[in-house]
Amino acid sequence: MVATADLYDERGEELASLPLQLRDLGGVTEFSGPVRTVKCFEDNALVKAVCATPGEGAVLVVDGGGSLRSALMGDLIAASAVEHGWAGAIIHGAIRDSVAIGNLGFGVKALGTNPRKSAKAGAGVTDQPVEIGGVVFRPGAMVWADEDGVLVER
Ligand SMILES: O=C([O-])CC(=O)C(=O)O
Repeated sequence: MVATADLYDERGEELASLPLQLRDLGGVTEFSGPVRTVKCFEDNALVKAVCATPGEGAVLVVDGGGSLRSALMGDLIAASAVEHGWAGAIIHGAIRDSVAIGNLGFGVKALGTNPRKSAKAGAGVTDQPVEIGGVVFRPGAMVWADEDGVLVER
């Protein structure tokens, strides 16, 4: 994959750059694909459901409202995402089982970790534009992530 810094030099402000300093918690640190989205708050039933559908190389962007009070993804959901062909996940929130997730062939950038699980009621929405750190992620826009950060088509 082309490095995000080189991609920015090529395409400049056609791409939005996420200023948030997310942690690289997956076993893969360079990943890209079309955006799919989930917006939820301390409830990960939608994340689990979407990760169990065909990903076709997409990157799941989860707007968790920045909450670090409960985990939106654990190793079972991440393994399901790998099995279903997702390239990775960018999570404005927390994950758990980070050691196991770090051993999966899957990209995960998240704010941090928390062993506490989320609610499972299914509150939230899928496949709508979400805004994280001042950057809008539209379903279908290409996103690129690596050790330097995250770029997404405007
Ligand atoms: O069930 C959850 O909330 C997430 C989890 O632990 C997993 O994916 O393994």
